[in-house]
Amino acid sequence: MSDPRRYEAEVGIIGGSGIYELDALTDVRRVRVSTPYGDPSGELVLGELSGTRVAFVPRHGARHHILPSRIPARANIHALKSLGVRQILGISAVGSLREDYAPGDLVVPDQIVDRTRADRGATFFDQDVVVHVAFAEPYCGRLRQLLIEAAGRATMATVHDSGTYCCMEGPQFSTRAESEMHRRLGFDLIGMTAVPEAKLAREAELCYAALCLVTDYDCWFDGHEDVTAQAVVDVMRRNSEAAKATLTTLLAKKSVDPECACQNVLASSINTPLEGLPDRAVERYALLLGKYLPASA
Ligand SMILES: CSC[C@H]1O[C@H](OP(=O)(O)O)[C@H](O)[C@@H]1O
Ligand SMILES: Nc1ncnc2[nH]cnc12
Repeated sequence: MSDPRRYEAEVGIIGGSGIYELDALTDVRRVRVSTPYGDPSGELVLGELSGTRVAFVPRHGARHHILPSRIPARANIHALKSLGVRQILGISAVGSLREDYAPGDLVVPDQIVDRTRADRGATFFDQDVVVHVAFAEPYCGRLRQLLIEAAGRATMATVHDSGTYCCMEGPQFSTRAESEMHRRLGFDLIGMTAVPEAKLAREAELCYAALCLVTDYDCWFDGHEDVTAQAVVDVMRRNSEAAKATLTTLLAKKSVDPECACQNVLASSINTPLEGLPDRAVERYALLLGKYLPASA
């Protein structure tokens, strides 16, 4: 297996249902990365897309064998950061909770409602150090704009520039009553994976935005089939070229901004004095807190 440090990447891409590889990558290397939070969803694929070094990981694993509640999101994001990644693009299949967001459309969501219930490992800082990051805007606004522009240029699909993603626990899809409740609450999209991925990207000081492909109308819309897993993957396979074309267009221009506010969010988020931390914390958080740790730590 290759040494990951030889193939630094700038941009991380997390693939969702139906997107288990990026065939446009060139100069491909596969690496195994271990982290203080366990193993990522599988090997990370390093390569070049439109002249940008990227690292790709399919969140459910290459065989789609990891359920949403058990995705090792902390390990995925820690591994990407350890490879040098400064920003992450998450690709997701979503159900639509409104008529005008139709199957085949692309959505770049701007808000998230967390309705998960399981302990998904929603923070890196689970011992010795207390961190509360600002999350009013869960996605990087700068990266969202780049994604919206790229999707508009790269595809014929309708692109929606906002939407509230409701993250449910699953793995079962919603009941009709739940789907109707989600609509009444004003949510636009339903999925199972935005949380904790977006929270962890913020804690890791990485810019993060999501490109969502609408695959279905969940189960609220009379005259449309109720969602099934097979239908989601079929629609994703048919439309995955739109997501890939968007990524190719986005990455053709420089998209990383080391001065973006996302990249320094911990400066105002750490409650615990970092002097005198136990060695285990210094070791656990070396990658995430390194620039804030006193020289003596
Ligand atoms: C395969 S249907 C349900 C599955 O699809 C979505 O996953 P992802 O966001 O990774 O594309 C949804 O959140 C569920 O995990
Ligand atoms: N209707 C739906 N509910 C939850 N997750 C989904 N992913 C794609 N469609 C979905």
